[in-house]
Amino acid sequence: MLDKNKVDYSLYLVTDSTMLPPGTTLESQVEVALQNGVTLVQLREKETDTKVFIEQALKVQKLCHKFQVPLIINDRVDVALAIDADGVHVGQDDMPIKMVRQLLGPDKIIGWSVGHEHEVEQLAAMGPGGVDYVGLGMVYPTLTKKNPKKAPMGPRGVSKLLDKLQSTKAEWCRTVAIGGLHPDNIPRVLYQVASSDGKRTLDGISVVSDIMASPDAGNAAQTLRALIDDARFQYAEGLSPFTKEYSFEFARKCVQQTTEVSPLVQHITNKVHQNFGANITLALGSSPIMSEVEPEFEELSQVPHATLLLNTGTVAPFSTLLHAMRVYNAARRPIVFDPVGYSATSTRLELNNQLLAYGQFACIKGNVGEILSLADLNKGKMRGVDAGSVGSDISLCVEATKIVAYRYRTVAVCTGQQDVIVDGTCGGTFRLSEGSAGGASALPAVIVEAGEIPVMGKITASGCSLGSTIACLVGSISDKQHLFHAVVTAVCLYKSAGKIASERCHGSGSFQVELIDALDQLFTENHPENWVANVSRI
Ligand SMILES: Nc1ncnc2c1ncn2[C@@H]1O[C@H](COP(=O)(O)OP(=O)(O)OP(=O)(O)O)[C@@H](O)[C@H]1O
Ligand SMILES: Cc1ncsc1CCO
Ligand SMILES: [Mg+2]
Repeated sequence: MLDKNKVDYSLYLVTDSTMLPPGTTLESQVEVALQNGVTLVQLREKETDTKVFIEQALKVQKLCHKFQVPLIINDRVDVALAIDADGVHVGQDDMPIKMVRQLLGPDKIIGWSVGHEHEVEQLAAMGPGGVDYVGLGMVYPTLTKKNPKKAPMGPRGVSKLLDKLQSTKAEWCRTVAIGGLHPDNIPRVLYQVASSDGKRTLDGISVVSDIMASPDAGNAAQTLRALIDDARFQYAEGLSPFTKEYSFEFARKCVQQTTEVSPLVQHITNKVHQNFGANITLALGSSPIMSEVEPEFEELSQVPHATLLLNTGTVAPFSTLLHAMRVYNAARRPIVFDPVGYSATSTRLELNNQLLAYGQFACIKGNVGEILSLADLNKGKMRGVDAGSVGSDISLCVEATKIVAYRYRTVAVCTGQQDVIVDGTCGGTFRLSEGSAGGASALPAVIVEAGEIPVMGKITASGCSLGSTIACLVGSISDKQHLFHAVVTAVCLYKSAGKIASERCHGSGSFQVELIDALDQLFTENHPENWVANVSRI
């Protein structure tokens, strides 16, 4: 007898025989998948006549019995009843849950496709007698759904649905993510998806094409199984966790490395910043390349030490930003994200949120207005791209930066008179079903300051150029070095150069020139012990 409370949702296969490769059958694919670690099967055959569907269902059921894996039938309650399947999965346009439950009885599994918060509210209102698990998605675009009614929501969208399950107290309801999940994004999704309180993580992932369309479905399932069991997401191989204090020694090495390897820093940035950013990159011994030509992104990302600065200041086409992000994520090369004017307009908000939902960033950098908005702590929206008068409250800035670092599992930087840097780490472990470890408040944070330098905030694109500086240094580090330390080094270097330049300049015009000179000088001399910026752990 099925005990529906003990179902293992970790690797949930949904069938689709329209995508079978030559030489395979529905049964053969399901069988090898079961042999290689699939824990739950859903028969979803949209285009099949009832008679054939039942024949297939019986065959698949036999296989499932052999492996003691439950079989769920998509949509067709009648078929599920006819063959005594273990449950039914229904979509939003299928039979209402209450009727499905009446027909199936209390012991069968009912799954529901959910993509919106109000749907979570509905299932919560039905109580534990309604829905047993939800398929949350779609996470990423997929070819399986020809005309999807929902937009892809990314890990961030899935996390929001988990938040809703928490706030509506639907604790019985299990969750799997579905839509466009492949080995290259599954560890990241499992790592990033968690409710804000950290108590809820996914129970599993659901795949269709990755197994069904594979010429070697056994191997495909094995790969997925291994990724889930490994329970780790690594932004870069072997990235070790933050352990030591920031040190001059690391800074010196980081600068030296940057000189030696000369990272290629692809800038997709606003027009205001392009020339300034290119000069700063050169001053830091690195190679700038401004490119918004999609076909060359992949080649660029393959260059050793390639790094991407993604700045949404003047809005490049969304498809270009998205493509660049995907390419660098797939190549496991770092991206520094600068969501300029994040909440200044609804267009920017939407665009930046979509990027944040899909991608993984080594560093997210913003001014106070941007970071407060990203953390949902900003009252009202930003007026433009500059920070405005918000945020003299440093403890609020620290709180917001921690939220951003935690939410996006990144190193977050909030600029201002005092720069706040928080290590949300870009790699770590995830735990299916058990919640995520730690929380935002526990993350390591530092403040970098060199006193009030008003002119630094008075030239355009000075924040954007800090982005270039971070990208150069982050591009130089090896997989085993601390990303956080590299970011701290960059922020210290930049602030120190700003201080020197402010003393040498005659106003904001000459400040820009002096800033490049000072960066060049500090970088070439490479004596971090002489940098004027002060770093303090908080
Ligand atoms: N009052 C200040 N005192 C010292 N440093 C400052 C001050 N204001 C800004 N900075 C520094 O100037 C740089 C830019 O910070 P700011 O918060 O102005 O960025 P931003 O608004 O994103 O800039 P932009 O969008 O024009 O590129 C950072 O390195 C920050 O440390
Ligand atoms: C002025 C301005 N407008 C869009 S981006 C930018 C540069 C500073 O962020
Ligand atoms: Mg900015």
